[in-house]
Amino acid sequence: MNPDMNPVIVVHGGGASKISKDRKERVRQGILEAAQVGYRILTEGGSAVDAVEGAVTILEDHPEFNAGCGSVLNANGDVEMDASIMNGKDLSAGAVSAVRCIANPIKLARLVMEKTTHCFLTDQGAAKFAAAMGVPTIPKEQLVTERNIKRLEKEKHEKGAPNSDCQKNLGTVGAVALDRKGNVAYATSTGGIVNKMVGRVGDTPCIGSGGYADNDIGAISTTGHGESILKVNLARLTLFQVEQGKTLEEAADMSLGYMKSKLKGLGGVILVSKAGDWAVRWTSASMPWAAAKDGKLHSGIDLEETSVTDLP
Ligand SMILES: NC(=O)C[C@H](N)C(=O)O
Repeated sequence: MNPDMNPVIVVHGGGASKISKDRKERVRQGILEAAQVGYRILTEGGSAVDAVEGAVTILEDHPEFNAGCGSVLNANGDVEMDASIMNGKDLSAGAVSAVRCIANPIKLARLVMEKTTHCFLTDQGAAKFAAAMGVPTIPKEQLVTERNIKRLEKEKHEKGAPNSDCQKNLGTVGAVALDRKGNVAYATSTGGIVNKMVGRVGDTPCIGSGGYADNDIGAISTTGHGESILKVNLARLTLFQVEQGKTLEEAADMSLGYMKSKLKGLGGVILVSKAGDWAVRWTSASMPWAAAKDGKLHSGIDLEETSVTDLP
């Protein structure tokens, strides 16, 4: 245990196509708030798990992101959400899939991690567990935004079938963190892809695809075309490259490049190493992200822009 680690948090708001100018400001505000909330948890002595859960909760509650309120709609016009979380200290992990009518799937995933002997609950079983844990249900309408009703209509009109292009399926959210004690964690949460089949589960709740955390290596959260991410186990594949001695950037470029060349799958990753280095990489057109370390807040949306400001 190293009591002197400088805490780090990195958050993402999903691999995406180019984001319109007016949405950009709302997205930027959400991503910066999430990073700052997560960083505050860390600087006040909170754990990496607390920080990633806190940051992802902010993004689930923000209607611009495809997670919690703001989730994309499935082919029936319903919200079915996936989420997972992992503690790099002991590899404990929790995940939920196809959950409905709760505000914060990431909190339910954490309860699975901490209150059950399992690591993954789905659909009705997850709902039953949520009720047993006192997680309140909310009306479906609270998760559905006007924008997502229009997106589903457009998608059905254009294709008539679920679309697998991650450029359109923006907005999944995730966070990775390193706390003062040297523990790493990740959290990822999503509504999935628009017009998906009922019961479709993506990469986000699958440990090793939607993310991974191991104190001996680091932590990663992924976004992008879920079926491609699942097929290459993007999160674990990337951390494996880090274990082999690659830098975070090299590892990310290698695994994202592999996914693109094998499957034409696009996506993005955020990483923190056990030493406190961090990286953000993506092959989609854009990926909103922010990172906080040493009192500085770094952020960006498109490849060509990165800004750095002092944290308050
Ligand atoms: N935008 C995303 O990251 C979507 C998510 N990976 C999924 O396929 O469910």
